[in-house]
Amino acid sequence: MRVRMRLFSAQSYQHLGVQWGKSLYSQWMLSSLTSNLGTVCEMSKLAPLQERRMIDRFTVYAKGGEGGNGCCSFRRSRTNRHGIRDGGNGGRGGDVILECSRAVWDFSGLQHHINAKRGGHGAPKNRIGSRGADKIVQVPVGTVIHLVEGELPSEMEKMSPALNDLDEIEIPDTFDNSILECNEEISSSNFCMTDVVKIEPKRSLFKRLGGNIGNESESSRNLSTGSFQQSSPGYGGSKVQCYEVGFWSEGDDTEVDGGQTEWEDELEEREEEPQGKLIELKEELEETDDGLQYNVAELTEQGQRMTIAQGGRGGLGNVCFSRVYRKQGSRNLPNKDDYEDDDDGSSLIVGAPGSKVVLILELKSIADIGLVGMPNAGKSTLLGALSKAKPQVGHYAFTTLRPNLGKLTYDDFSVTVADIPGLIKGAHANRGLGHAFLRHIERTKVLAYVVDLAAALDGKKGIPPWEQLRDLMSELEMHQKELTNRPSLIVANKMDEAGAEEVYQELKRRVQGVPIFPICAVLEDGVPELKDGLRLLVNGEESYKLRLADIKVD
Ligand SMILES: Nc1nc2c(ncn2[C@@H]2O[C@H](COP(=O)(O)OP(=O)(O)OP(=O)(O)O)[C@@H](O)[C@H]2O)c(=O)[nH]1
Repeated sequence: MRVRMRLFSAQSYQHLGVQWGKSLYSQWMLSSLTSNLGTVCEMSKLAPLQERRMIDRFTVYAKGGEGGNGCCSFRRSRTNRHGIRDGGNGGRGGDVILECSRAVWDFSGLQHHINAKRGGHGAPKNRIGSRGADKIVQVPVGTVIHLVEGELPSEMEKMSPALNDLDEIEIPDTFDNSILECNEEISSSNFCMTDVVKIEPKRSLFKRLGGNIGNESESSRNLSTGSFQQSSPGYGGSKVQCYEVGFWSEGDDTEVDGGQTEWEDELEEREEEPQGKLIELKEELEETDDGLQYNVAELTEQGQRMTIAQGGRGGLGNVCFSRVYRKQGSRNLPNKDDYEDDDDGSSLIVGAPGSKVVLILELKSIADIGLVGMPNAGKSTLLGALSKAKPQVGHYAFTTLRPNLGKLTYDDFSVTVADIPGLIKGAHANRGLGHAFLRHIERTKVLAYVVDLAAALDGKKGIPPWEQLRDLMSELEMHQKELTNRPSLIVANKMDEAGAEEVYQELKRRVQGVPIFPICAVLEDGVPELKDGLRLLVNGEESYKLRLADIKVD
């Protein structure tokens, strides 16, 4: 059909004129496109969440946006033939920000290369370039960050960075306060999460101008106390926008007792009292030989944000150079070439590149209670009985491909329960679904070992419950030492099966030290008692711990 239409449209080009033929051809193109689009859309439909493998480890290459270039421009009028510098600063590049969200479960929605937008260029009439748009990427709650390459800007915010929307560098005439630098204590990375980091103005930029302006402190003082005035007088009938750079006024240099200026006093105060409190990371930074830094930061609360790559500062517009040339006593006005390249070859007018960083993101689910058991023990069925979660249940092993979370609600509080995919012997060596999911157990407060009472009944080749327990515990211990050293209980499931009662009695005889709750997850028998038992452990009222030595195996 399509082929015939195509032939017809080709003929129409010859006989019926180009215009008509064109429209027919475009119609054919459109119809074939829309029909193909339907197929593509169907193909791209994602499999249900449960059937997808969880992506809980992900490498990210992040790059902050470049700063926009400063502008070199002179506003000349009939009365001022030299002109007034009015080139605005370039805008700052956007940041790459990770945001912790409950709306995402894993890293499957992420891209490996994340780049923020570059800042806009400055423009004449003191117009500053727009700030580059931030790139905000959502990551699941419980994301741990390992640093492979680069440096993190050591800043973690709970609030939206959009609130402090205009950077000081973007205000023409100021470029002192805009360049904030985390002091050495913080950037040494023992601390990572701060509400507001301690800041100090960077003077290197002034040093780069130092040859021209002489005394460094004077230049810093002047620049930081700068104010900005604007007036718009008319000249010769044409209205000329005229900007006066106010921060050079002598009044700003007033000295207070001890030869210090007000500005220096203010700076000292700022250094003494850092505004934000530093939140120490629970896990200490470990540095390995290959340079990979583990557990640099973690995002554990909804809405937490972390800037991983900062945008570069914008270049300076020529309005910022008034003082330099006035101090030199130069009568000749500078042109662009005079200051485009400074000593070290870099240029102040050109926006700085954004920072780059390579990270490995790792997800460690956060749940109060972890359901641990062999495949087919009934963990997902139990999660459904304890909470409103609806995990997939199947009569075959490894139905659960990813940890499922559910909320167990009591009258006065609620706790999170995680159903971890089934573990088998050798899981620590990546057998079955392997150790990929063992790390999700690391953060649980309480462990509930779910055993299948009917696994070895009626000639089935399954493992008796006490051996299930021994295997589970040794796998956890092999993954991480002391992982089993936390409050725990045993859930003896499938009590409805014939012969399960005897196995349960045998289990009680063989395992000591922790309570055993006989349940039938399908019928929800014994589930209320289990809820009460879990509550006692989560609250810390009881703290039974299962030990390998307490399990008797033949
Ligand atoms: N007779 C009986 N069968 C149960 C009970 N609980 C679960 N089952 C069955 O056991 C099978 C496995 O249940 P799941 O909840 O998928 O087990 P799981 O531990 O999550 O399995 P994996 O996803 O492989 O880790 C299903 O066929 C359930 O219907 C129970 O109390 N009694």
